[in-house]
Amino acid sequence: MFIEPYHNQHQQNTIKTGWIEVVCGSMFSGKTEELIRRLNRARIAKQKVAIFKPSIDTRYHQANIVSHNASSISSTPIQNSIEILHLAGDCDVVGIDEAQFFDEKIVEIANQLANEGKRVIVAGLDMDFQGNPFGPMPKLMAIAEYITKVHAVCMVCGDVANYSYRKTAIKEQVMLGETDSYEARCRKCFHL
Ligand SMILES: Nc1ncnc2c1ncn2[C@@H]1O[C@H](COP(=O)(O)OP(=O)(O)O)[C@@H](O)[C@H]1O
Ligand SMILES: Cc1cn([C@H]2C[C@H](O)[C@@H](COP(=O)(O)O)O2)c(=O)[nH]c1=O
Ligand SMILES: [Zn+2]
Repeated sequence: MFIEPYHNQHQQNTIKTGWIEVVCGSMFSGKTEELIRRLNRARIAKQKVAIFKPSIDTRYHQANIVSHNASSISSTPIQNSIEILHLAGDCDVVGIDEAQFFDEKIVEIANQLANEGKRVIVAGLDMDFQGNPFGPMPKLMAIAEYITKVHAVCMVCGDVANYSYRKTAIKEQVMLGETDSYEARCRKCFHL
């Protein structure tokens, strides 16, 4: 089954067409696993892949992108999204994880890379712990050709989870954490 968009990469003309894919959802919904899956498939297709994550996200590994289920892929940690432009070089595919933590400039950069003919795959949280849109994600979804929303399992009732529930009283939007501080919840249980 192909759950990533099918895009004809073997076009007749010589001008390469780029595009943007967004993989979004709550925590534990499988965004990172899906990103890794797409990037691995691109490598199998012998495409050159460049992978980035925000350097603040050192939860599982300094450099690698690691899913909650321990699948991983090497990446370049960066502080500002502008570094992606400098480091992407002549790659065919750009993968970006935890995009919610990047500055707004990432929107323009994703567009620029896609306009240059690259496939840009962006994964990130669409909502923060309060259910509000997170960072540049809404704009990235607006400019993307393809959006995949993945879902977790509600840790209270087992339904489809759309929200990331924070278990502590900390109110700052950015607070790194795992199952110690967050759980996936459905709409009903998020508002309990
Ligand atoms: N509540 C949950 N619902 C679904 N998967 C969960 C849940 N809690 C832990 N997991 C694990 O998280 C994995 C997905 O991890 P990951 O791809 O890192 O998600 P995300 O990047 O969206 O946070 C699942 O395959 C599963 O093993
Ligand atoms: C909801 C929410 C999450 N975070 C942090 C917590 C984790 O470190 C990451 C999300 O990781 P995942 O791969 O999607 O599981 O983001 C945050 O800082 N603020 C929030 O509101
Ligand atoms: Zn629920």
